Amino acid sequence: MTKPAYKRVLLKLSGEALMGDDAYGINRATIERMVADVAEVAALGVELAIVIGGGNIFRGVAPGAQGMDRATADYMGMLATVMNSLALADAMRQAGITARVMSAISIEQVVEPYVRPKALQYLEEGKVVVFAAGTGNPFFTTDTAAALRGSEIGAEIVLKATKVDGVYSADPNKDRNAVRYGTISFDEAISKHLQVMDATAFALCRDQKLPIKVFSIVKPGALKNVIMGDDEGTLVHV
Ligand SMILES: Nc1ncnc2c1ncn2[C@@H]1O[C@H](COP(=O)(O)OP(=O)(O)OP(=O)(O)O)[C@@H](O)[C@H]1O
Ligand SMILES: O=c1ccn([C@@H]2O[C@H](COP(=O)(O)O)[C@@H](O)[C@H]2O)c(=O)[nH]1
Repeated sequence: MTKPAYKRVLLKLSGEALMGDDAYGINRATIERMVADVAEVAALGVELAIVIGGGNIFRGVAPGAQGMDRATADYMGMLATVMNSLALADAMRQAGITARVMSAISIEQVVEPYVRPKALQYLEEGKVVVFAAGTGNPFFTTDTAAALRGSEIGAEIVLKATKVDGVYSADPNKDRNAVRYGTISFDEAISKHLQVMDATAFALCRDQKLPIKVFSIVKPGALKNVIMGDDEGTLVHV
């Protein structure tokens, strides 16, 4: 059997995709499908760390946060990612995967704090680590948290699993003439202001020479294809 293309990866799961067809929150069938995808690649022996977004519950820049102090709204967003992380870890437990949630914000009665050596130990033990609460700082996003934690744990690649199947010349949900890239450099993605990830995340990955693969979380088998090194999504490279 062919071997996975990567030993250790940072998987960024879309918070928004967790809603499925619901208006907000966590759709049960959707989270179970995501976990089934994760289980498939964990069974290949790939060391998996996960960052999950919070857009299905709260975004600091969303209309609902209008009029709020930005930092306060952002802390609410980070807490939303803790809820998603707990739900994800629980769904993984039910699927027979051992997972550990580590939070960038101190809420020790709920989840253990992020401690890098401990996270590395969990990964070496074959546990899936879920990094909650983003970077722990307002004015950032979970994409940047994925770039940061991916760099810290020595991941070979950041896998951004989202609602679109790659990086396009424009937002494909707004521009029907948008064209998908097979590969694109960080410099081009940043200079063209492609909004699929924020510029901070792109810049950090570029500086750390950490490639990103953007692909669809909705397409069945896409995560496994990416892990096996098959042609899937868009590779963002140095
Ligand atoms: N050039 C582009 N190529 C692809 N998608 C783009 C582009 N510009 C904007 N987008 C939008 O970016 C979205 C993905 O990024 P976004 O951060 O909003 O979602 P997410 O990471 O999946 O959600 P969350 O932040 O909740 O985890 C896509 O759904 C798409 O509509
Ligand atoms: O490091 C971080 C990460 C996230 N936030 C806030 O949380 C929400 C949800 O995260 P998404 O990446 O948008 O899914 C985000 O809008 C921020 O408000 C943060 O402040 N710092």
